[in-house]
Amino acid sequence: MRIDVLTIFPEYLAPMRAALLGRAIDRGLLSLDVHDLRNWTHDVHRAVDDSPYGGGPGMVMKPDVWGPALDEVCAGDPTPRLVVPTPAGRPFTQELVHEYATEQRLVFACGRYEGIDQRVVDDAATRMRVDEVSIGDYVLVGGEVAVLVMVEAVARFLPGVLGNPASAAQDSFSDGLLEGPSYTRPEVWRERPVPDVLRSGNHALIDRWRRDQSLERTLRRRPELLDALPDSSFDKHDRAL
Ligand SMILES: N#Cc1c(-c2ccc3cc[nH]c3c2)n[nH]c1N
Repeated sequence: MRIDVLTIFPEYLAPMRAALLGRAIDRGLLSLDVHDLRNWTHDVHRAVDDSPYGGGPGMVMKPDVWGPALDEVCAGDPTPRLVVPTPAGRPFTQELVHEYATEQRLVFACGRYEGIDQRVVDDAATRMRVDEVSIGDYVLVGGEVAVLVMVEAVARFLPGVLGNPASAAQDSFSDGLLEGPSYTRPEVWRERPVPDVLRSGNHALIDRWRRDQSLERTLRRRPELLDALPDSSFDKHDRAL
């Protein structure tokens, strides 16, 4: 997978070259290019923003800077999928993670200020798939942090990135539910023992207990996730909970 990121703060994306993601890049499992949007500015001040038509607070990012930048970065085969983080976007969910993980090329456009002139997205959509996506119902200062979140979530599903691919398969949301609690040594910590069933060696019981913990946690914290699952997701034991 080839990933390109356009931003006025390239240094914000430095964490992508550390740890697991950095190792994946070093191993050639994915490529990452971060581009400074100001390279496509035209004036001595390297302006990327201007006042909003219709008035209002803040500034809007200029289409005559973003347009040429996306033209150049999105050129080549295959045409990339363009992802534009915005608080007004569709939710970034595990389902979208799985979709993105199958793409050969992703380009992320990091907005700042009050966002990017809408014509940039509308114009790009005539040539490629464009997603305006939100990582949650709160407002950040720019798109860079959202890109860090999205790239990490997607990279976990690329072959060879995770040491143990089973980890991703047992994630929260992998079966539509929240993952249950995890435990490790010591067996007792501050007078809190590890649940006996986890030390029983009975893997059928352990699997059942873990499923129950996951269902109970999901019911308590995110009941709407249960409503979204088909009836076929639940066995008779689940229903007895
Ligand atoms: N994704 C996402 C976002 C943002 C976001 C994204 C881009 C810009 C550009 C200026 N401000 C931004 C906020 N806020 N909250 C989210 N869930």
